[in-house]
Amino acid sequence: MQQQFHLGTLIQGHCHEVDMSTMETLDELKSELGRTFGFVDATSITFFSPTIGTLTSLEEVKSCDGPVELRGSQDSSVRIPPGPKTLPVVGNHYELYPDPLGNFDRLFSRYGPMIKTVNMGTTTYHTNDPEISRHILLEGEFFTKATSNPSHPLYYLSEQNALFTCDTASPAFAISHKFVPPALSPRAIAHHAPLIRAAARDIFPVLDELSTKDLAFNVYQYMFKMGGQVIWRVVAGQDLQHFKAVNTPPALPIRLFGQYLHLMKKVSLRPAWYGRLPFGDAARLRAVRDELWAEIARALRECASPDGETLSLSDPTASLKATCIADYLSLVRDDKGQGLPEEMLLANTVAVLGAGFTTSASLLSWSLYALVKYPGNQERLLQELVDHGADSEKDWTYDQLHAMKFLDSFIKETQRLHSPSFQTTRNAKKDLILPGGYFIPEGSVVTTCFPSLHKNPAHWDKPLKFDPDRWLEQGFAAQAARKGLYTPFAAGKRGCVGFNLALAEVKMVLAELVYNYKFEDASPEAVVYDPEFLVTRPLNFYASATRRTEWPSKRAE
Ligand code: HEM
Repeated sequence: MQQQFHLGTLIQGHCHEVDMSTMETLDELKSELGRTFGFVDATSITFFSPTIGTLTSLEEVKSCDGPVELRGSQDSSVRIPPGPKTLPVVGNHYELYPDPLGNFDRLFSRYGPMIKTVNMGTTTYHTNDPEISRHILLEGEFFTKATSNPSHPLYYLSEQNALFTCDTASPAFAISHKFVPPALSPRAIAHHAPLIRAAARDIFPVLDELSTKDLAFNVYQYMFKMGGQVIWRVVAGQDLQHFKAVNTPPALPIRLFGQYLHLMKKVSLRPAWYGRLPFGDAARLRAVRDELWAEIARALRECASPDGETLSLSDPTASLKATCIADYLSLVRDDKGQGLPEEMLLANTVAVLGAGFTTSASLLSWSLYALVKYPGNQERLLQELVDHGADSEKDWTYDQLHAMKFLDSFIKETQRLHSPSFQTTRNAKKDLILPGGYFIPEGSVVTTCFPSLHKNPAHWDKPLKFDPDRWLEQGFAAQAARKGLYTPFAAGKRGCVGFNLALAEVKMVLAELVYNYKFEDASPEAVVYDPEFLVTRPLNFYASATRRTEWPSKRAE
């Protein structure tokens, strides 16, 4: 007894017959059809007949005369996600730029939680829906990360030897993923906390000078140097001396990283032919890449101790014997005596450095922004620091930093409302159907738009209000992560491996800065962000810092 199923009139060519005599329950039928048609969540399938309407039982489906339509929602047929009309050549470029953050919010509110855009010939599907996002970020049968696909936004960074830039299918992924995360474990980062603290304090003389001269500073420029200072100490064990003077420029490798990420984003936002030009931005991108690699190779030679005693991957305390992360990565061996091959050691060091400082610099900048723009938060944070024993001698440890609940909630809320990570993209491994009945063709690039997800009005109470207290509620953070509603570090197998360092860094820097200085907004105009950078960073946010001479009293416990 055969029954014919199809995806409705909007998606042609997807039609299959199923032998219904073997089906005993509706769930069994849904699983079978889910596999055949590519529904990522087979339980969401509903059955529809044009003559009868919605079919709700196995008997109704079996006894239906004509072909049965499969839907991903009660109300509508499976469809390609909607989106704005395209113009010749530029597509939707002017619907998206120069304010992609605002425009994505606008497009989601107009077209729904899954939309399709075409930018300069590149088609991308985007979502702000937590359930859809959870499926996208889940590496497996339906989605993967493939930077080698020319439509992937990281295509111009694609390097198949390292995390972040490689395809999950690349042989380097498994090897890198075996060695790199242990280098960034909580234990390893706790061990490196003194390096983070030292880097955080390096900025004090510069802030003192600015304060004495009554000068404001461009926050991102200084946090860019701070991010570089921290990452270089922790990963390469060296002091880049970014704060020797008020106007010390960032060191060469940090400048190269900045240029590399800026050029890659610029090239990726233009038509494909632009990236193949033998001159201009595309050529500069390749030249900067080579210079950057050479700089990191030099730093690796200086910091790693190739003749040092090898470290065992299975020893959880091994990272405590390393002077820095690159030292650990060069010395660590698995139980077969294998370590990271040389080219992967270099490429992963580049990846960890690159992924680790522009993101953190941006989060630090937005944290200072939240401190000065949202009244009361700076005072609350200072009080918490004092209550936890802050004084001018205090050497914060990893555990002490994480014990401060308001600091933690404040950073979570900053990442919610001002997420540095913007568009994390995955590739569809086959034709598939997402919850809500959205059809995604094989090979498509699909993006979770974190800033819109984190403010989705269907899921957040007062989404535009900066409210750290929402995170103080017991279980709230875990629930938001489980639902896929809050993923500033992405999630799944390709999620961020450096979040322990990122959070320790931001907490340490804020604890040091807020205890010692009072910050005030000095932006001459409304703050705007950079739409042509890999992460969302403020461009014209200025602040002033004044040395504190008085502190609140410690509150009774
Ligand atoms: C606030 C700071 C940070 C944010 C918001 C952030 C966010 C992210 C996101 C969203 C991803 C997924 C990217 C994708 O799927 O395309 C990612 C991946 C990654 N992050 Fe971070 N990150 C931060 C800090 C760091 C730090 C400090 C490090 C290292 C020291 C780091 C190392 C990495 C690496 C190596 C990957 C690639 C993992 C893989 O390929 O499987 N990140 N990060």
